Amino acid sequence: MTRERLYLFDTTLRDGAQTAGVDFTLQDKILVARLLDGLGVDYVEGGFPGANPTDTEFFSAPRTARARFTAFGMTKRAGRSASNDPGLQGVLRAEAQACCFVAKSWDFHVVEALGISLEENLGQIRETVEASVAAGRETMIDCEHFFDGFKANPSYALACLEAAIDAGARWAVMCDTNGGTTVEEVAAIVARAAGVVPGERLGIHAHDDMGLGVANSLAAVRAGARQIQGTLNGLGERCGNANLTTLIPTLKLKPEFAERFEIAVSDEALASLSQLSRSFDELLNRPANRYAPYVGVNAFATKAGIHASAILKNPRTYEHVPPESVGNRRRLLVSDQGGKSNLLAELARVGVEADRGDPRVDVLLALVKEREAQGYAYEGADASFALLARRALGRVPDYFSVESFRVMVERRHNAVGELVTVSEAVVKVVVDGEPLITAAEGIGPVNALDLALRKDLGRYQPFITDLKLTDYKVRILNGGTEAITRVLIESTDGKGESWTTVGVSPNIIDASFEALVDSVTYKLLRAGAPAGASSLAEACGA
Ligand SMILES: CC(=O)SCCNC(=O)CCNC(=O)[C@H](O)C(C)(C)COP(=O)(O)OP(=O)(O)OC[C@H]1O[C@@H](n2cnc3c(N)ncnc32)[C@H](O)[C@@H]1OP(=O)(O)O
Ligand SMILES: CC(=O)C(=O)O
Repeated sequence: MTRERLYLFDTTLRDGAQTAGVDFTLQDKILVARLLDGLGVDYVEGGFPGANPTDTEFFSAPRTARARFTAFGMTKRAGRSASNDPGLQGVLRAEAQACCFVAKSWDFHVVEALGISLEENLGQIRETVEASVAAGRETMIDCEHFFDGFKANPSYALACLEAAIDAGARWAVMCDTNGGTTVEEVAAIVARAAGVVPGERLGIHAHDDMGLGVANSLAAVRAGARQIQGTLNGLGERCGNANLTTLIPTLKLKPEFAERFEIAVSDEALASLSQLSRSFDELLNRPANRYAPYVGVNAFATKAGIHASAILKNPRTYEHVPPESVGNRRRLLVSDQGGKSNLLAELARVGVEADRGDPRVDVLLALVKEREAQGYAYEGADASFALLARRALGRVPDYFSVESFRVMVERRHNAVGELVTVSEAVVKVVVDGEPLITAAEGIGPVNALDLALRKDLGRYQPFITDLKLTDYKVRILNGGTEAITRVLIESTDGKGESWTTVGVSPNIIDASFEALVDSVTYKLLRAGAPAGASSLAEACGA
């Protein structure tokens, strides 16, 4: 059966740029356009040439090899001809294959915001499309507030779509600009629009103000629209636009859509989607949404023991699509909600061999549950979990032991009379029976402790020189005077390997120190550092 073509229009660099807190540089835009081109979207809307210097410069050279590079603008201004409207001419001068113009389609907006007659607005749409087509651009009109407009004055909203198509536009796009339209309304209104304009010329541009951006886009496709506008990770004005990182896997993997429609995203590109989504968040300098459908770190994670046991027998029992298809991975988490199946799966993942019948596995499971009840969270601290497991199975050498530590925080005047807060730490460790005392100053007490601990570990020093702490998170559990502090520390070896450790205590310094010691111990283990003298002596039965 031949499938119908469905077109993806990405507006990350235009509507996504209208997200509060997002500010793309020219370099960002160039990089994102490349990512989108590689993904296989059909159109990349790069911005509004003429609206700001970055967007204007971005359109000074074509920025995509495959996707149609699209300039955004608005229909010509009232009271001017298209040829005499500098804004419109700026858009038409931009180096783009396609142009997308926003037009009013709600009578209320035409009268209130533009202050012109309904007929004049239809004229603006026609004249703008004709000018763009004459300039050789594939042309589309984003009918702003189409659904609200339809509810207020259906024949006028439909007349706007018709005016665009009759004047030569390739696409007339129905926008749910305020994001307040329900799925049922979208389905009914798009079906009406598809009775006036052929569906293969209709697009949908949905916003997520009711959390319905994706659902409304799918409803529009079911009702006849053949272009979907959306953004990477659902960026966009207010609550965002329809999320392409959710829509693309749905269109490719769900039989209802995959059997009827074809999109230009290949299976290989789909398998890079999780990575692409996370790289994009990296570029935005914000944490990736762990709970994002398909691409979030938790999208295929399960804590529940009953689920884990079934997944190990057959992943389809609890997975709606294979995680690998979108470049994600399955995670069976160890926690107080899990059973032996979770534990054995996680042990295998962190490279610890264990037998289901080994009684030490039961002891370890009970220990994990007991420590989770105290506040530890091993699902997010794989290195501390690996150490706990290896210790329970008798497989962690005693590299060093900590005799004591002391931290001092002092506010004082420095040599030039400025008031400064100074943190100093002293750590006493024993390596091969030899005590080693180190002191360090840091920008805070935990930093001072970290520096002191890693300053001199005797013969283990060469194994930890490349260790760096990259993140430090504190969570106060149960609040008040009974508060317990959980600290998570992320470390790296600078070679791309990173690991997370956890510490728990009523005292934040104690909790931090526990996580720091685990981090150093884990590094020694990973680096294959030889066991200490006491461990060797014990191993030899001394
Ligand atoms: C729903 C959407 O997301 S549409 C996209 C919205 N995105 C943006 O607005 C981002 C980029 N915009 C800008 O940088 C600026 O608004 C510019 C450069 C486009 C225009 O700036 P200015 O000339 O200073 O105008 P300003 O922003 O104050 O007002 C917009 C003007 O466009 C008019 N206008 C709005 N929509 C349209 C339209 N579809 N067709 C014609 N004119 C329109 C308004 O009536 C207003 O005109 P007025 O100044 O005569 O009242
Ligand atoms: C055009 C557009 O971004 C909107 O109507 O939401």
